[in-house]
Amino acid sequence: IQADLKACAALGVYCSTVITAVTAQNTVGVQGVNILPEDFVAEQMKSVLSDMEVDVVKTGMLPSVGMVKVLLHSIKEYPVQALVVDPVMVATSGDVLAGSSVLPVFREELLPMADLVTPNLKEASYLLGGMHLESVADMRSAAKLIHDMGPRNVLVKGGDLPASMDAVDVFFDGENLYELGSKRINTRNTHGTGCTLASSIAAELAKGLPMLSAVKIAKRYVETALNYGKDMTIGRGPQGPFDHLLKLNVCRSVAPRAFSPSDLFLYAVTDSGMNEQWGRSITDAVKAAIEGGATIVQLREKNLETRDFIEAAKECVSICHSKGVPILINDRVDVALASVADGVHVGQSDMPVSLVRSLLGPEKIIGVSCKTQEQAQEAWINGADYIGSGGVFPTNTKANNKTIGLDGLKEVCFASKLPVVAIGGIGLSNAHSVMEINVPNLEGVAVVSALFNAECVSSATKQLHEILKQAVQTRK
Ligand SMILES: Cc1ncc(COP(=O)(O)OP(=O)(O)O)c(N)n1
Ligand SMILES: Cc1ncsc1CCOP(=O)(O)O
Ligand SMILES: [Mg+2]
Repeated sequence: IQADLKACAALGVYCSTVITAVTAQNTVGVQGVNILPEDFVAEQMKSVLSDMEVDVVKTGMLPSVGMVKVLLHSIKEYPVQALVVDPVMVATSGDVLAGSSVLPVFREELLPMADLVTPNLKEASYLLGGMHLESVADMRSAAKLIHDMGPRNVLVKGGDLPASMDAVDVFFDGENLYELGSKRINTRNTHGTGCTLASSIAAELAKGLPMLSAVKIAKRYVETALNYGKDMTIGRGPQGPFDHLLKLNVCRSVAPRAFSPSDLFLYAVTDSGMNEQWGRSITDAVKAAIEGGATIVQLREKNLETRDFIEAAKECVSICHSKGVPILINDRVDVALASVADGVHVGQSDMPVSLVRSLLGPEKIIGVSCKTQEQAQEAWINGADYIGSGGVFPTNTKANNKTIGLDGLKEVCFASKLPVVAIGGIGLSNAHSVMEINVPNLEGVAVVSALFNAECVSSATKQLHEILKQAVQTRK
């Protein structure tokens, strides 16, 4: 049930459950099964089906004849678009979860109601009275024989075929047989794969996909999740769980770093053109800026090929993280995801902040450029973490950029609760005047040419750091 819920959540559908039995189980096996009273299962079915417009029902453990009857009665009273039957009879650990007494009602009453049944090799054999299933050819015959029992579609899962063989599943829709192949993933973390696959198929059907497409997408999801979690170590037994919610983890750093407004104190924004002119790589430039005291880094690489950008970003992420400095990517959410950077900075004509947030998740840092009060108010509502405001002074780094001056900067600061970093034409000669506007949420300055158009990045950064420190002290 826990795997079912996670699979549905991961695939973006809402799942409600009816518990037929509570099990004591872990990565070692099933230690106990406590079957709930049938009338209470009926009550749960009614609670869910009478309340929600349920599209698809997927069954798992149905441990008694009475329980199967409860299910059949409920879905006759509250018809659904599809019934997926995962004939959970034998757990992957070998533990029997539904005795032979339920076989007749399965064969004669449940399967004829099913749109899909998804037995593994043991369950298919059990349904077919102990037939030996050792090859793909056997699975093809089994799929046809089970189809004769009445379900509209059959998926015989071949995960338990000998390890030397590819993991082939056989799908039969009553007309055509399909062999659905996949690479065998070498992992102990397979606990719950059967339930997950059936729930994932149900989820895709609920979205309106045709059966074969739903099966293919669900298989791909399970394979991806298995591969993603193949090296996790959870539990002491032979069969560990896998990571259903991989999508949430793909862009997550191992130890996410909480954003602090003081990170904006000295914000180093790279420019490959400038660094190239000085014969520096991006990584050398970033190292030097951090050495000089940069408190946050942004990779603003407008001319790099995507592949090169990702490679450089990955290296810079590891440099920054080793020094505890957050690193953001300018404009490119894809590069931020691929390099596991801490966030993204976007402008008013880039991807909207709310969409960036939904792609990056709640933990990442999102900065947005604002020149006006309205933009500053929106930035907060849309979930940005900070505002970059400028150009405060004229700049050659960004073409056709409107200069807002110190008054424009003040207006933006006053209009938002967010921390603000000033940008545009700021350097050693005028950083002090920026900090002097003395607005509490102005946290620092963001600079490109003042650092990266200098011969020595680390000493330029050190000098700017010193000026900012003094400005803040005078402010106090
Ligand atoms: C910290 C910071 N503030 C503002 C900007 C400018 O972003 P944007 O308006 O999207 O312009 P480009 O940098 O993409 O040319 C920034 N990059 N960083
Ligand atoms: C990216 C950007 N956004 C507003 S001004 C600016 C350029 C800042 O560069 P520099 O610090 O060299 O003036
Ligand atoms: Mg931009």
